[in-house]
Amino acid sequence: MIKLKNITKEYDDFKLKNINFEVKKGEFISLLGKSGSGKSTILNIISGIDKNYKGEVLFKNKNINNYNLLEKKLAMIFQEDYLFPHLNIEKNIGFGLKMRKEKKEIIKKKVDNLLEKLGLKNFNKKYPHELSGGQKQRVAIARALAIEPEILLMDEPFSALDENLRLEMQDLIKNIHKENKVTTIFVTHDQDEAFKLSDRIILIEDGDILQTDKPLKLYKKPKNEKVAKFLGMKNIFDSKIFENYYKIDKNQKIIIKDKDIIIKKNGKIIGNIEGINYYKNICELIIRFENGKIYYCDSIENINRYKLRGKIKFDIKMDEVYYI
Ligand SMILES: Nc1ncnc2c1ncn2[C@@H]1O[C@H](COP(=O)(O)OP(=O)(O)OP(=O)(O)O)[C@@H](O)[C@H]1O
Repeated sequence: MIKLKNITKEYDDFKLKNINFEVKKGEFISLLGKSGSGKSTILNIISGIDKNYKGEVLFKNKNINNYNLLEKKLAMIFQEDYLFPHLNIEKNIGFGLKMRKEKKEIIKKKVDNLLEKLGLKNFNKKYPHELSGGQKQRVAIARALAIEPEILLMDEPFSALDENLRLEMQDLIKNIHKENKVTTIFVTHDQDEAFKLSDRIILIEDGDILQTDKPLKLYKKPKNEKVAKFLGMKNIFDSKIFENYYKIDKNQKIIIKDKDIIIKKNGKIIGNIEGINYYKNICELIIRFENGKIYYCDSIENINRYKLRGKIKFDIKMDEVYYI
C-alpha cells in the first residue's frame, strides 16, 4: 500500500538515513522513537507536507506526490487538534466531505454516524473552545475518518492528554481500527502505546531504523544491544561474567529477563539488595553481586520478602537467556 524507498533528508545537525519500509493494506504500524529521532520528519514526508527529500514514497505503486490532495484519501491527526474554531463540531467533522462536494444528506448521515460512534452526539452544535482536550481529539479523529481515508497518519495524537484519557483514546483507536481496518501509521514515543496498538513497530533512533517487527518479536528477539536498551532491558551482560557459576562455552552478549532469574535459598550466586524501586504494581530490586549489578522485578505484593541491604541468593537459567 505504502512503500518508502531510500528516503534521506538532511537538516544542519540531523540526518534521516536511508529509510526503507513498507506498510501493507489494513496494517497498523507505529513509528516508535525518542524525541528528535526523526519520526515526524518521516510522517511529514509520507503526508506530502514535506517534499524536500531524496528517495521515493509510493502509494499503490505510484509516487505519492503525483496524486492530488482529494485523490489520495489521506487523513492526518496531530498532537494538537487543529479544529476550525469558527465552525461547530458537526461542520468541523463534515468539512472534508464538503470539500469533496458530497451531497448534503450524505454528509449529514456520515457526520451523525461518527458523532454517535465517538460519543459526541450532544456536542454537534458546540464550538471547539467549549470542549475538553479529549473531546477535541475525538472530533479530530471523527473529522479524519469522515472522508473514509485509505491512509490515516497520526502524530502523537494522545501525548497531550492525561494518562487515563490517553488509555481510553487508545482503546477507541484500537476498536476503530479493528472495525474499519484503515491503513494507519502512528507516531509515538510511548512504548506501551506502540505495543498495545500496533501490528508492527518500526523502531527509530537518530534518523535510522533499528528494527522492524511485530511487538512480541521485538520484545523477545531484540536485534542488538541498542534495541534491547531502548526497550528498557537492563540486564545485558557478557556471558563470561557467569563462568564461575555455570559452564559457558563462549563469551557472548546475553540478555537476562526476570523469568530467567530464580531467587532461591540455595542459589549459586550471592548478592546484596543495594536498592529497591517502587512502581505502580511492581518492585524492582537492584542486586549487587560479585561481578556486577542485576535488576529483578517482582509483584509489589511480594515486597515483604525483600530487605534493603539484605543478602539474596539466586540462580540464572543460562539455557534460557537470550543471546544477542
Ligand atoms: N525544520 C527543521 N529545521 C531544522 N531541523 C529540524 C527541522 N525539523 C526537524 N528538525 C530536526 O530534525 C530532528 C528530527 O525531528 P523530528 O521532529 O522528526 O523528531 P521526532 O522523532 O518526531 O521528535 P518529537 O517526538 O520530539 O516530535 C530533530 O533533531 C529536529 O531538531
